[in-house]
This record gives sequence, C-alpha cells and structure tokens, in this order.
Amino acid sequence: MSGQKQPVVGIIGMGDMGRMYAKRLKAGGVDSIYVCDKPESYETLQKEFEGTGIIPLPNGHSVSRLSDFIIYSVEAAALTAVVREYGPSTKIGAVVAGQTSVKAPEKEAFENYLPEDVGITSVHSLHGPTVTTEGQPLIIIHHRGPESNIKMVEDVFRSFKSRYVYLSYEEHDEVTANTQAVTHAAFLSMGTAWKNSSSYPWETARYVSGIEVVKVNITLRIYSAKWHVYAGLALLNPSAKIQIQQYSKSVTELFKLMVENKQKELQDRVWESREKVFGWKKNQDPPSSSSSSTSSSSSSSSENHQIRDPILLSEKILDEFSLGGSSNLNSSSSSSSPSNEGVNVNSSTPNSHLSLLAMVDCWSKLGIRPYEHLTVAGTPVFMLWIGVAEYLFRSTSLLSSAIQAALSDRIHRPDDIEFVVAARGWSECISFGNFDLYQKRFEETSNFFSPRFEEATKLGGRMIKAIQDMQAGKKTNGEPNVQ
Ligand SMILES: NC(=O)C1=CN([C@@H]2O[C@H](COP(=O)(O)OP(=O)(O)OC[C@H]3O[C@@H](n4cnc5c(N)ncnc54)[C@H](OP(=O)(O)O)[C@@H]3O)[C@@H](O)[C@H]2O)C=CC1
Ligand SMILES: O=C(O)C(=O)Cc1ccc(O)cc1
Repeated sequence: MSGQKQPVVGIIGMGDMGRMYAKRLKAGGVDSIYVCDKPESYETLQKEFEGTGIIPLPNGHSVSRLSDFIIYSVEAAALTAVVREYGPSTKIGAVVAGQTSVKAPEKEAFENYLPEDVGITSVHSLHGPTVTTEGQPLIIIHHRGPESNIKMVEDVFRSFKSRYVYLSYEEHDEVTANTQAVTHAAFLSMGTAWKNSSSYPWETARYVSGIEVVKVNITLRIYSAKWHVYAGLALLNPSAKIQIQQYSKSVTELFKLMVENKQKELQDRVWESREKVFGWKKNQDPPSSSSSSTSSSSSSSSENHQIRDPILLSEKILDEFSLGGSSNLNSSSSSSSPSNEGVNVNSSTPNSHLSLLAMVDCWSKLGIRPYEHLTVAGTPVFMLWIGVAEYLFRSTSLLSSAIQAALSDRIHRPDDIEFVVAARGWSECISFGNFDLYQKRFEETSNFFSPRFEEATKLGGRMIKAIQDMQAGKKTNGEPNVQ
C-alpha cells in the first residue's frame, strides 16, 4: 500500500475476526488502523496493542469520525444496534463495510443508519480467524457510492492474497445459505446425535478412518467455535431456513424408506440424486483420473456442463488425521468404514451414510449446484463436505453398499434414528428463529465435546491445509496453516 495516500482503516469489534484483520492489515502495510471494542474493553485493548501501531479508541464514534474505511466486525445479532449508535458519526465520504456472515440485516442497518454521503462497499472473508487468508474467497459487495471505492477496498486487502469475489447483497445470502448454512446443519446434527448417544466417535474401539475423519474433525471444529457465528448465518439469512428444512426433510424421507424397506424407491431416489448433482449415470463409475471434470446439472444430465475438477479425497490422506489415535489405526481400510453419525459399531460393517445420502438428495431437490458454489464462494468446510459426498457417490460399489446397509443393517439403525431426531431438532430450532434456543442446543453438545477441542482444532487445521494443498497441486509439509 505504499506510494499513494492511504485510507485510514477503522475496525469496530475486536473479537476474533476484527483482531485478525487488524493484525494482518498492519503486517500488510496499512499505516493507520483505529480499532475499538465495547467501551469497557478500551483499557485492555490499549495495553494489548501498545507499540503495535494499531491504535485503540474508546468507542465506535471515535473510530467512525477518523477513518476512511470502516469495517464493522461485531455479532450479526448486535449489528443493527451498533450501526444505529455509531453510523451517524461516520466521516463524510468514508466507505463502510461489515464482516457479518449474513448480509440482509447488514444491508438494512447500513441503509437506515449511515449518512447519505457515505459509501457502502462491504466484505466477507469466507473462512475463520485461524485459517490463512491466502487463496480464500473474500467477497466484495459494492452497494453504494463511486466505483472507485471498489479499488480502494481491493488495495486495502491486497496483502491478504485472498481471491476477490464480487456479489450483490442478495447473491451473497443465497450462496452462503447453500454452502455454509445447510452444511453446518449437517455437522451440527452429527454432533447432537453423538452427544445424545453419549458416545465419542473416536472412543468406541473402532477405526475412525477415511471420510469419517472429516465428519468427526469438522464437527468438533464447528462446536469449538462461537455459537453466535453459526446462529447468525442460519437464523438471520432469509434463504437459509428453506435449505435447512429441505435437509431435514431429506433425512426423514430417506429414513422412512429405509425402515419401510422400500428398496426400489430408495434406490431410485439415491441414484437419481447422484445423476442430478454429479451428472454420473446409474451404474457408471466416472473416470478415476483427477483430470476428469465433475459435471453438475440442476435439471437433467443432458444439460451437464463442466464445472471444475473433482475433489478426489483419498483415504490415505484422511487417515493421517484420524482423531482416534494410533492404537485404533490397525483395522482394514474402509470402503466399509464405520458408522456415519453412529456409535458402537464394528469398523467392518458398511453403514447407510444417511447424512450424506440426505445431503445429495437435498442438493438435488433444491437444484443446488455444489461445485459451482464451491468455485464462487466455497469455504474450507464446504469443500470438505462436497469432497466426502463425492467420495461416497463416485464409486457405484460404495454407494450400493450404503443403500444396502440402509435397507438391511440393524446395527447402525439406532444411530440413524438419533441423526434423524437431531436433524429435525436443528431444523425446527432454526425455523423458530430463536437465538436462545440455538445457543442452548449448541452449548449442550459443545460441552460434551470440549475435552477434545484443542487436539481436534489442530488436527482439523492440518487436515484442511493438507487437502487444500492437494487441491492446489502443491506438496504439503504437514504444517498447519493456523496462526
Ligand atoms: N468467526 C468466524 O469464523 C467468522 C465470523 N465472521 C463474522 O464476523 C463477525 C465477528 O465475528 P467474530 O470476530 O468471530 O466474533 P467475536 O464474538 O469474536 O467478535 C465480536 C466482537 O464485537 C464486539 N462488540 C459487540 N458490540 C460492540 C460494540 N457496541 N462496539 C464495539 N464492539 C462490539 C464483541 O464484544 P463482546 O464479546 O463483549 O460482545 C466482540 O469482541 C460476525 O458478524 C461473524 O458472523 C465472518 C467470517 C468468519
Ligand atoms: O467454513 C465454514 O463454514 C466455517 O465454519 C467458518 C466460517 C464461519 C463463518 C463465516 O462467515 C465464514 C467462515
């Protein structure tokens, strides 16, 4: 950012994301950064940032008065009140952004409470605070003001080396409902199902291998994070309820076909969803080489068009990140891996993978094109979730054995029941739009898993990096990309 006159950057909300932004922007060459949190945190911030060149101020009024580019980085549910309070103090001609994960309330608050002479060019980094910014999507939403403001925002974030994605406010919420909100619903449900079975998946004398590793690590990663981030993007996004309801409907309907032993209906439905989402014909394995592009169609396979290379997760790489510990790593590898949501099972028995059958069914029913979304605005979590779905659906033999297990296996049935109940519970909770209920559900499960958070977040970070490097065709040294 050297050479030209730099904009003064202001950050309101010094939580995980605000701090990450302040530190990275400073390291990336932004000269003047003013920050604040709630007034009661002023002194602590002053001590913490002494000598760093990041300047804490008492409140959002001071930050807004002095800064040319102001980023609100507060809880989604608090944003309206915070903008109502500080927005009127915004410097004439400044540009305002929000880091908020859901944009409908942000748009309304900015339109209602920012002075007319203030531009709105918002942002959203599609990753958590501990993941590297490099190569990750950074959504830029230019909503109001001169076009030159876009260049100013791009320049401010240049050092992040993120991939800029340009969307409108509405496009943002639609794409993140399809990617983040519904994906989180699946992982939240897995966690609740495990908790209600009083079972730690890595402790049940079984080999947590292959795609189960992703399920366990990402579930723990989500439950170790702040509940309000997930609550905000699910409860306040107008599109998210529909997606999450469809997911729970897909889970329930597939489960009913399983218990009614309706073999043909279940098979037809699963194979149809495979063709619609991935474009692969029934009984045909796609070519195994990574150069084969994955197709996606929202209506029929004849409309398929090439989207991007498949993810091609390998059991080998995933097994390196098993939370089970080396003592568990001696079973046979698993096209017949252990339970999906399940507990107390023998590693060699195939299971229904109900969470994944339902995910692909949900994408199919809603006409969601996961690979397209991934290309535009995928998060690391979404990439892994597509990766495991692709892994199961790619192989006709794996998918057939999952369908067979869904119909005939009784060992995993209790786990599947827990999963159905959990998915319905999360969907209902989100449809009520009640933050307190969400927090209670989230914290009950997160308390259950908390003893393993430290290990799981490190392992999950390394797993995400290894798979992203694999995707980028880079060789990984196994070091985490977490700071
Ligand atoms: N964490 C993530 O993975 C990501 C989060 N986001 C979004 O970024 C935003 C921030 O998230 P995150 O940093 O994780 O959350 P945090 O809870 O860590 O940070 C929010 C901060 O804002 C502070 N705050 C609340 N009210 C005010 C106020 N009136 N004035 C100044 N500061 C205030 C909070 O204080 P207090 O704690 O006292 O309430 C807290 O320190 C959210 O909207 C989230 O959706 C976006 C991408 C990723
Ligand atoms: O990748 C995910 O889905 C995450 O869970 C991390 C995350 C959370 C909130 C965001 O707004 C962006 C990324």
